[in-house]
Amino acid sequence: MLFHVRMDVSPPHDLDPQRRAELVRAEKDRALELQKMGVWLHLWQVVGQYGSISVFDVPTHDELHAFLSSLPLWEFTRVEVTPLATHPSDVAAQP
Ligand SMILES: O=C(O)CC1=CCC(=O)O1
Repeated sequence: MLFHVRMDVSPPHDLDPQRRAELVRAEKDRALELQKMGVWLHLWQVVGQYGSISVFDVPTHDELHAFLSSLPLWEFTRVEVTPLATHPSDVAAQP
């Protein structure tokens, strides 16, 4: 199943800068791992914001939650998930 995922990250302003750098590095490592696994299909920066828009391909809602909550910045991230279905006018879906 495909999911559109909007993530907005808001680390606390008083977070230790070294801890923040570690979390950002770990977030990148985990994101690369999930992309190499074929779970995280697209990852886009939202211009001018500390946020991203992604497309995940995951079999179940529970697995998507497990992947998202495995991200090191999870506790500082607001997530909005939209399940995607094939649009009948998508040229790729035409017979
Ligand atoms: O930059 C972000 O929005 C958070 C993030 C997602 C993957 C990553 O490496 O950082």
